Amino acid sequence: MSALLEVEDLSVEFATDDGMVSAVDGVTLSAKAGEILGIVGESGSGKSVLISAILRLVRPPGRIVSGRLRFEGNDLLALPEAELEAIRGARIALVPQTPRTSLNPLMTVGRQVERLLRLHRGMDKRAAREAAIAMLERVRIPDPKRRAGQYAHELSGGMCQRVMIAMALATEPRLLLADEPTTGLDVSIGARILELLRQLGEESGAAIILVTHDLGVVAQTCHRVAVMHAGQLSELAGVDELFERPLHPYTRALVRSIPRIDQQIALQPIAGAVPSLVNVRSGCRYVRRCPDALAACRRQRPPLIAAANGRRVACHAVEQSNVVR
Ligand SMILES: Nc1ncnc2c1ncn2[C@@H]1O[C@H](COP(=O)(O)OP(=O)(O)OP(=O)(O)O)[C@@H](O)[C@H]1O
Repeated sequence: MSALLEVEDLSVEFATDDGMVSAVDGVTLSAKAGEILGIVGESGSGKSVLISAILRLVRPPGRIVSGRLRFEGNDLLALPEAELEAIRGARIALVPQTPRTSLNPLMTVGRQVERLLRLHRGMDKRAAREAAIAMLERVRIPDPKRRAGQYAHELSGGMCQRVMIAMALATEPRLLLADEPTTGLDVSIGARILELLRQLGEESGAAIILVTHDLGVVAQTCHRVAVMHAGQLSELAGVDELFERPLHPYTRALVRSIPRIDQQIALQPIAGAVPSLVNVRSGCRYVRRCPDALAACRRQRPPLIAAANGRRVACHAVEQSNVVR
């Protein structure tokens, strides 16, 4: 499978009164058609900033300082804004964290889906109306005809998120970015939304990037996973490999911190706090929390080493131990 999106050595900084915040630092990853790539990490690890950067929506005081973004052969960082605008919301769609506030409160949800269908698929009013109802049905909204005539405030959070997914799919995107799409939803409703995303991804063949701080969500939903820590990519692997044999010390700590029904092991919290990202120096940003830290980790940023099955890991200790060979 060739990559639909390639992110290469991407860095984003924010100029603040306290100094330069390095929110994303040299991240390299790719997303392939038909797969769900999870991006996981603690709060503040740069997941949302990375998503904004992929959409080239980082606003001042933030700035993409370096790197490359290729989507369907286009260099997203070089495209004129008008061309990018045509890609955003069409070839690349976003399912946001806060569906209710992302919907227009003054327009019925059906009309909002209809508008996108008319705009992006050139449908006339009547065809768009019918297609909008079909889209609502596709995202498993019961009684879609009636729901289409309702406003966001008349729908539950889970229903609003289904409408947002319908709107994202209305443009037939090749890449769907879902930033913590189950935030604020009841656990079982959240699980149904993730299942829906998975099914729709399979049906449409689009690539999905799913941002979450929850490894349980990753285990249930994703094919591959990128682990981020303090703005840097720690590890990227197939989901089964990552859980069975986490290589990076941070991934190991994350995996140990998730509850397992089948094992009576006490949960182990991850030691230390996410480091400050202001005026950071070179080196690995996990060094102060890492049980395996070497002298080199303080001085030199670990390179992203390639292991079998397209796996990548950025860790001096792993590199020296030769376990990836
Ligand atoms: N506008 C801004 N100005 C300054 N710093 C910012 C700005 N936006 C984000 N940051 C910084 O960038 C870093 C990464 O933030 P980001 O929101 O991407 O984290 P996250 O992993 O998505 O966290 P969460 O899971 O809490 O959403 C944080 O340290 C944050 O303080």
